[in-house]
Amino acid sequence: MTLREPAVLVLEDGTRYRGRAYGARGRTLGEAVFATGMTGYQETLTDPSYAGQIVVQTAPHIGNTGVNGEDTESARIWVAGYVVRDPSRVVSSFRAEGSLDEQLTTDGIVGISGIDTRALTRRLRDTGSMRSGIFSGADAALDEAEQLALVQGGAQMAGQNLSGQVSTTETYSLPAEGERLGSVAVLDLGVKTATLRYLQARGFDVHVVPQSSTLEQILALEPTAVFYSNGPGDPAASDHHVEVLQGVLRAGLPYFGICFGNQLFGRALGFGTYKLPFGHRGINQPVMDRTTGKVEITAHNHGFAVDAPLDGPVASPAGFGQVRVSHVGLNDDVVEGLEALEIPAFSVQYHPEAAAGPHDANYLFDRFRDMVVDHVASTSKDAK
Ligand SMILES: NC(=O)CC[C@H](N)C(=O)O
Repeated sequence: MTLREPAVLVLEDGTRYRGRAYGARGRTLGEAVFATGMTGYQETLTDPSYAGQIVVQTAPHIGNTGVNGEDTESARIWVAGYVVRDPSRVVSSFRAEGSLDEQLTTDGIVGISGIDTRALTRRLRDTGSMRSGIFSGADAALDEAEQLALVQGGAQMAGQNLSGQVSTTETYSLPAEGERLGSVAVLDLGVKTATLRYLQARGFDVHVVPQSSTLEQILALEPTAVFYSNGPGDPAASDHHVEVLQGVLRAGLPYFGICFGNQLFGRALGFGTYKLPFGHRGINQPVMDRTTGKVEITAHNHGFAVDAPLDGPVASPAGFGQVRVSHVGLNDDVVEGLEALEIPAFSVQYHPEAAAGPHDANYLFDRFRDMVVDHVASTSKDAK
């Protein structure tokens, strides 16, 4: 095997990690974050929530099963860059349609291999996520000071609104599977396909609407319920989505949100959000469901979190009645779910669609379906 040409990963604090070019050649900038999933690299790469981020895989061997058309969570790879230790030299899976290296190259994703990802992860854990850059091809020859200046000139993740880069621009609809219970308007902030499938499988027609949609546009669809998806960026920079959500809640529509949709629900209820030092990204995170007392192992991908009191219920500062933290991360006591007690609305910070990840939290889609069915039953009784 020919050795790939040199490449370098530069962190904003000036640390440099030398490796080999992987995927497309050139340069890329983004926030360096580590993901701890041992499997599911294809779902990770195609998760729109990773837009603007250079993802470091802690699993040492990446690419073993190649890529296929089934495991993608969106139409393309979204990570800004990709850092791995040891790319697989062969692709070994009956499902493989190509190699990851080729896919990264085709999609123009600049990566780097041969990096001591353990050392890098420990550094990011100590310092927090950092701006970074990968330089390969002609850019590997830029002088060190120039590379560092480019990295330090890159955008901070805090304060960024990235929804417009990943959202659909046109509304589209998908049919319910099985008995039809109603329709859900999904605000596409970077939605994953697994989420849409779970909503369809619970009996809902799904109308996926652009992130720029107004309250009037959403209400015009006459949805039975509203859903806000996961997505990239800082929830503090999403005032428009928060105002629309407050309108949805005031209109009395049932609401469910995942990840970014949890952070925006938190803001709509009147809480703040903050940036975690290095975030949660992986498929092995323990979370307590305070409704049942059960602990579930869950998939996470978030760098921000909601700042709400764990010992609730408390009055929603924005006037939506009593609310409480429904789920808590057991590694660090971070808010992992919110529930309104007087209106039909809840959300989770993690990923019940589990793509990739364990299926422990799939029950949340049932909880959503049951909440919508109960709400429809109680409002039609009132109308009689
Ligand atoms: N997966 C997501 O929805 C991520 C939400 C947000 N961008 C964060 O990093 O916390």
